[in-house]
Amino acid sequence: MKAGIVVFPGTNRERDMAIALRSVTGVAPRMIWHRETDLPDLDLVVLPGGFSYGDYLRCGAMAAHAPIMPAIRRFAQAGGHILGVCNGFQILTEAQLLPGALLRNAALRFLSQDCFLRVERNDTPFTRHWKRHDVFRTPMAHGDGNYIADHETIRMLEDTNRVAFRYVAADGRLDANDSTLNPNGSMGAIAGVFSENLRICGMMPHPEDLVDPLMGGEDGKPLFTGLVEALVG
Ligand SMILES: NC(=O)CC[C@H](N)C(=O)O
Repeated sequence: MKAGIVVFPGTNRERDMAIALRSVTGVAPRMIWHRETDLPDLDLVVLPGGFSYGDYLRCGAMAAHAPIMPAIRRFAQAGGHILGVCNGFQILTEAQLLPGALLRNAALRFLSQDCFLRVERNDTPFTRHWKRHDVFRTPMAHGDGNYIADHETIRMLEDTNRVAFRYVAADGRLDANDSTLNPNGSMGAIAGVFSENLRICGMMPHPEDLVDPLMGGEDGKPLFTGLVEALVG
């Protein structure tokens, strides 16, 4: 799988993402600097986590207007696969490649902790190596992960099954009003969403940080092995 990782000034998760991709593909992904205006021939574009442009204005707001973004838009329009994690998810919403927005966490604090995610559907390139409603552990580390959208958009996401992951308890219990389970206060406990064609996925937690027993677990690995199978066969 030919993967490319887009790097903005302030991105800090590109190396974790590269290690995760390399561990499942055997090939080092291409690093793509934000000033580029074209993408190489790729199967997957990844927008990793971090603090692009220092989180000025809003997280992801400036990156959404970076020189590389028109090429990413063209890639999306041509049906390309894009994964945005944490700041990458924020950038995809700011660029309106995914619906909704990420507000400051309800507790008004940066949260760095493990959380549990429930897989909402497994018929997508990103989730095919899980079963529907599987629960997996994954680290999160963000200040602005509180997913919000207008009620019509939330209804559309629910009606069309475009919620990718929700924050739940380790045993799968869902309660969006329980701040221990839904720590950033996201509407519907939404942790990740898909584009209409299911080829763009944005999520706040970091599956790339749990892909090796040496990292404390492999809970995040199915996302990457599933993508390789879907995109390369
Ligand atoms: N780990 C990250 O990507 C953090 C994203 C963003 N800077 C935030 O604090 O919400």
